[in-house]
Amino acid sequence: MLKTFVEPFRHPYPKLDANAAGSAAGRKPKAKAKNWSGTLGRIWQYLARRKAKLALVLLMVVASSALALLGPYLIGVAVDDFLAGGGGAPWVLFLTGLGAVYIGFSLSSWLQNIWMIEIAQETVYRMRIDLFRQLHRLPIPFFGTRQQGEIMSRLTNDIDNVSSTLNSSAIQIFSSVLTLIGTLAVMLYLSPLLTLLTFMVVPLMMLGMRWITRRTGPLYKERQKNLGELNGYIEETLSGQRIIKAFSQEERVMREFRERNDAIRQSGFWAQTISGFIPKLMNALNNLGFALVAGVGGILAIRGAITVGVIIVFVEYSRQFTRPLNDLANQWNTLLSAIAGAERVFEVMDEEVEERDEGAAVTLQQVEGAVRFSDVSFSYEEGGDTLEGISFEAKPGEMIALVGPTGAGKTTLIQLLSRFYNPSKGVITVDGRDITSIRRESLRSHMAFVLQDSFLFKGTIRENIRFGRLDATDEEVEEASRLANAHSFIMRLQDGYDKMLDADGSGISQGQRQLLAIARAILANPSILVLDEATSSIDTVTELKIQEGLQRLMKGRTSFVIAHRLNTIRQADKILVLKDGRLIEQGSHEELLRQEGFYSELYQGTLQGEDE
Ligand SMILES: Nc1ncnc2c1ncn2[C@@H]1O[C@H](COP(=O)(O)OP(=O)(O)OP(=O)(O)O)[C@@H](O)[C@H]1O
Repeated sequence: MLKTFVEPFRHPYPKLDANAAGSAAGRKPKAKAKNWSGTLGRIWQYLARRKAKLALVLLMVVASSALALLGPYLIGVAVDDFLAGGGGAPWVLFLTGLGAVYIGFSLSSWLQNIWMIEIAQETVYRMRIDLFRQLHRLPIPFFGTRQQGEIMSRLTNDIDNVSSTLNSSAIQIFSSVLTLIGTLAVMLYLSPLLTLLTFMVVPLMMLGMRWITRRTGPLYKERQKNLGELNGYIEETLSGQRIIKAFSQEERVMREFRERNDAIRQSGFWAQTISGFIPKLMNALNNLGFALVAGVGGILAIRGAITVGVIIVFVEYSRQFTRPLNDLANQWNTLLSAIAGAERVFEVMDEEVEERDEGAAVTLQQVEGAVRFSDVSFSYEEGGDTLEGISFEAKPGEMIALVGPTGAGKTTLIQLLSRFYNPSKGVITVDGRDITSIRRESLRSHMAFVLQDSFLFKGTIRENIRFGRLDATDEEVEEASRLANAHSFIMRLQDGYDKMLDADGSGISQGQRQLLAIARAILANPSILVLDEATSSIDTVTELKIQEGLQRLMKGRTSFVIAHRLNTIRQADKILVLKDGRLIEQGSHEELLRQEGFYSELYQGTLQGEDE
């Protein structure tokens, strides 16, 4: 019996090695943006799209930083004026001015905030689009080596991290730097000696910060990585629910989940605990600077070297000076975490996409289905040979059965035909044309796959069948379903063609899913068909329907069947017998039996007696 799911080309193959030698894309991961300046530079490229708005934000940051400096300065002037016996500006005017300064400060802070949120949201919106597009341009092997959840985590968690940092931290960091520079300038102008005292604590602050961030940086990075892996694990266990339950593996799954969750807890705990020292350290050093300014300032004032107003301004500035330092220290953590996130996003963006079709590559309008392998060799890894010197020919409309022990190279041969990989040696032609000179999309549009693992998405039955050819009319969908023997079961369903299916196809039986998959492939109308015959059984009536549907599907198309059933194999125009990556025998069933070679052994040993 046959367990087969029909798949138009789009379905990915199972796990493959991303770095396979001689792969279709010849992929070698590009040098990754490991350094911060590189990562920040790339974030900047996104931000730079909104230069005008960004300039406005910067203007507001400058305004708010200047106004923040002006407030204390005005107070100092007023105090000195008061101590000197007045005579300066009237109090009402002073208070109005001070009020205007603080209102202006709030307004500019508010504006910079909302504009920056707008820029940040647009930046991550574009990043998400770029990452999503990149994911769909990556070659199949990329997905074989990564968990889906882990990839998704880059699209969600990591990008969210960048977003929240841009929303708040970026602006804060910039304004802190500006405030620092401004404060320093005014302080130097007022009293170089007191400025020096205030700054005595800075090297200590820097050293402390450096010590801490050197430890927290890798921890934040690890947390992001752990989070991604946990997502991957969750996705894997949710999609494998049936298997987990069937093998009573809930305990083990839970245990592994706990371990992974614990890894996140550990890295998060240490990252945050160590970062937590930053404000405390800043505070302590802050107070030290404060005491120095107050003490020495007091002595200077008594000696008449400076005015009381200058001390008041200085005390206020020294607080204002350390606040941005504190802010910088706090925002540093968020920044680290965002950089870790951005690095993971850019890492995927740097993955080499499926090799471009050559400039002269052609689009085939029609394909007869003549396939030829001429001395084709291929290896997933450097050194070995997964396939070696494969040569055969399939005439249009012929059915070719691929036979051989597990690991012989049957699936690999099909992958070369569909150009997931390029051979390391030899040529594959379709209708006499080297497939590397045909545009991939065009080549694949003339192929459909009948895999054991069907791809059904959340949508109606009609939509799922139409996936084979998106512009098919309702009538064409029904016609394909009739030919596939799927129509009658669909009509018996309550909503017929409008029945909603879940992504995993639950809600209909396995046999019915196969019939749907056959209908989908009939609709795709390919010239070359690949069927991967599975081994599990389905009830005899459905099995007959599937067989009949498949016969109609294969008619007039060149079909490659990875066959396990004698019935299928005997029908084949040509049987290719693979062993250890070599094509050791080829011919019809009778011819191969007459050769009394490996096939004949296989026939006597395992095939005979099946399906009869
Ligand atoms: N992505 C990969 N990276 C490295 N080696 C691989 C990869 N995929 C397959 N192989 C190896 O290549 C060889 C051929 O595998 P292939 O899947 O083509 O065999 P098969 O004949 O289709 O086997 P089966 O009947 O079990 O499906 C095997 O030794 C397998 O381990």
